Amino acid sequence: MATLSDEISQQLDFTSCGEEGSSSDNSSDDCAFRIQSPRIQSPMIHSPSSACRTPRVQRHRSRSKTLCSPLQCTSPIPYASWSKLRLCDSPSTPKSLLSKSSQPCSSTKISHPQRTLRFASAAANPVQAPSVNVNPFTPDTVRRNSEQQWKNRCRSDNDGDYGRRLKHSLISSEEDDEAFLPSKRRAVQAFMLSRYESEFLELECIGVGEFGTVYKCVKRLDGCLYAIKRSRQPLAGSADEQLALKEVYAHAVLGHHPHVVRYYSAWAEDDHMIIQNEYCDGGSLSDVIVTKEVQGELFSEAELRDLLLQVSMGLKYIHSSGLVHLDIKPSNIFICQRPSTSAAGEGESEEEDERSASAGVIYKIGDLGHVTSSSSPQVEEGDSRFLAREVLHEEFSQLPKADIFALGLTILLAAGAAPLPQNGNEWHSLREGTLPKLPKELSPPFRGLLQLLLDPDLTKRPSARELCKHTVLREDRTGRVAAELRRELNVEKFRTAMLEKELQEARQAALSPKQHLCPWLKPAKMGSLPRAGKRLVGGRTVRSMSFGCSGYGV
Ligand SMILES: Nc1ncnc2c1ncn2[C@@H]1O[C@H](COP(=O)(O)OP(=O)(O)OP(=O)(O)O)[C@@H](O)[C@H]1O
Ligand SMILES: [Mg+2]
Repeated sequence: MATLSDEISQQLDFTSCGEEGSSSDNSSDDCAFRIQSPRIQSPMIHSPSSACRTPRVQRHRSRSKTLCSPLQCTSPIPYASWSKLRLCDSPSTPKSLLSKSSQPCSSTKISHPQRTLRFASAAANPVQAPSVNVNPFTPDTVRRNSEQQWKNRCRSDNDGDYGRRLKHSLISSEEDDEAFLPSKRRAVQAFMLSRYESEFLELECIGVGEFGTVYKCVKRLDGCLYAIKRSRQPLAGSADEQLALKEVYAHAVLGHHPHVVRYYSAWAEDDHMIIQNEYCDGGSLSDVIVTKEVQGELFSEAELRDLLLQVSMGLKYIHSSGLVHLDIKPSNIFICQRPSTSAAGEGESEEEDERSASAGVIYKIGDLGHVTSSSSPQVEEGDSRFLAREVLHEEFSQLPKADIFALGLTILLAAGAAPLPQNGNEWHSLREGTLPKLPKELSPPFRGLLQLLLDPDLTKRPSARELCKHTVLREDRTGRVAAELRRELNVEKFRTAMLEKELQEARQAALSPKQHLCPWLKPAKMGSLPRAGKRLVGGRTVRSMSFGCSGYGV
């Protein structure tokens, strides 16, 4: 039986075209990196019919209109062009070299002398994707979900050519059931696939946005889930190019925070931007709002306060980094159902970490496509439903307050407000400080706080930092901490009572042998006699006790 590596070497024709260090001849076709574009073979990626869980067709904004600061209209982005980004593909690994293979042969040149791989016959020997490793540290539930999804997909793909091929390449029939077992961990193989296909196994499409389509994928190497966002339009020269770059730059600058969706990598492929982000298993806040509406449920006020506090923490981090988000809305707030390990140790303070870890749900700000610098802003008009009036009037001196305004509207939507207007009288009335009708009254302090977030006078809107400390939001937490402390106190009281009882029993047991000499002492209960080796106060075992009747001076 041919081994996997035999199969690979049959498919690839390695042609040396220059030793390392020797000069390259880029004009030679023999030196070109030849491959049939894997995208052509992958209907899963390109097919317009690919079923997505949350297709969203409504468009509420124009991506093309750019509002420039009166102060600065030049791009702050050093490589604000797609072609340049391609050259600066990061990280520069053999994988990024592979991703370039997806370009048409004629336009692809190798700029460095290197051994060239030539794909012998793509049609006759279809490209096989490498297997998926199983991460032994992945929680079982995550693993089982992925496993089930993968098996389902294999079944549904079964009729298609791609499905058959991929199924064979990833999980051969006899291995089908064991493919995810840790004992079957597989080595990584460098195939002539796009970086996306060689590094990730696509599980499902989880969202379609204005800018791109998002897929839930498992990374073949580490076996973990990621959300991979792929721009919808070819980017070169398009308005989306700037957005894609902005998102990548913002993520890279922001680093890690428990309340900001974590970024892992980004690269260019087939003239599309691909961004690898943390996968949030609870979907977006927008999805949850819709689900609750359908089920006739509402967020409780405590949950709304928690939501506001958590997003404020994320915003505080973004704002303190000198950036503004400018697209805060429910579909850009993501949910992790479990306390993620990434949350631990990354907060700005122990207090925040402690809070994140104790919460059942973690809210994270994502979709950084509109992020800009607060000091020299380049403002892309965001979703008009969430747009603060001052931004419309190109007043950019306090842009963080525009995020606060959008956050206020986001919380009101979560509280059950009707869908927001895109324009018209209602739009203006919201910007004049009139709160929309809510299905359930909020407490006056919380309602008052939301009113402040929407204040037409932006100086009256609290900053994210102030929100994080606000008593209305912190009192829930204080209440929880007090309840927790009360519970601990009760446990300690109970323990002390038990220990006192044991001590009492031990004393009586020590006295009991001499009881016949001291008839006036109360007889010890039989059941309470300490057994040999029974632990007493201080963790010591029962020893011979020297006090007896004589000890009392008898
Ligand atoms: N990290 C993630 N984890 C889980 N789901 C995600 C993630 N990122 C995106 N999604 C899903 O994909 C959808 C679109 O994602 P995103 O907002 O990043 O794209 P977009 O094209 O910028 O959308 P829009 O223009 O509508 O804001 C989200 O609403 C959500 O359902
Ligand atoms: Mg979005």
